[in-house]
Amino acid sequence: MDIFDRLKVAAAADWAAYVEHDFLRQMGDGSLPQAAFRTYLAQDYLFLIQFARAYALATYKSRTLADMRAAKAGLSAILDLEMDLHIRLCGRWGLSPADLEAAPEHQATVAYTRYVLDCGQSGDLLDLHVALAPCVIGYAEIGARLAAAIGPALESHPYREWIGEYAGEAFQNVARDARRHLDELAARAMTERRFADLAALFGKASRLEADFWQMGLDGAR
Ligand SMILES: Cc1ncc(C[n+]2csc(CCO)c2C)c(N)n1
Repeated sequence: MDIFDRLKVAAAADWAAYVEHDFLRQMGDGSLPQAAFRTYLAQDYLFLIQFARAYALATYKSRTLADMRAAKAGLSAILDLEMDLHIRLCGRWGLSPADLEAAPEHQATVAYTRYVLDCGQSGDLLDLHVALAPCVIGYAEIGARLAAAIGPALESHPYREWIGEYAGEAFQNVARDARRHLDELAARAMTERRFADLAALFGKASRLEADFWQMGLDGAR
């Protein structure tokens, strides 16, 4: 078992709350209200800006070139890949760049992003990468699972672009590299005595991901 699987097992209830959330079930069967998805999209724009800062912080917290390059890959994945796709997706869902800029940050967005940033500021690089792991590795897992469950019907699915993005090769590769790097970092920096604290941190970040989905659902009520 790599460190990511160990963290998932140790924080199983939090992980399930995240990856088995109703938002995803409704997205999968196409019943997710459009207003829920739009609420999610607008907040995700603000989320991505803060996560870019978190990857920049990971560069600062790095002591080796390999760690700096891993952090840079995360930052580049947001700035050069995910953000462009996101803004285009928002446009197709009727959200202009001006709408995105004008949206006030929701509590769930503040809670999650500032929690991760604080893990990085008050802890070390391993704390920060463990806090980032549910996001980067989780979305690749969620995307792949939804795409596999929907199969060829994905072509005409209302949420095909979002699912296709995260199930696609580019994101699967980013997540695979992030997972490998996390494992190497843990092999270097983790003592077994630290594992329980890291699992608690991973569980908290997973819960905050679940709250982020819930914010989307609540936006449609
Ligand atoms: C709430 C929320 N959680 C995770 C992601 C996915 N994500 C954010 S940064 C990153 C790494 C590099 O792009 C990935 C995969 C998201 N968009 N929104």
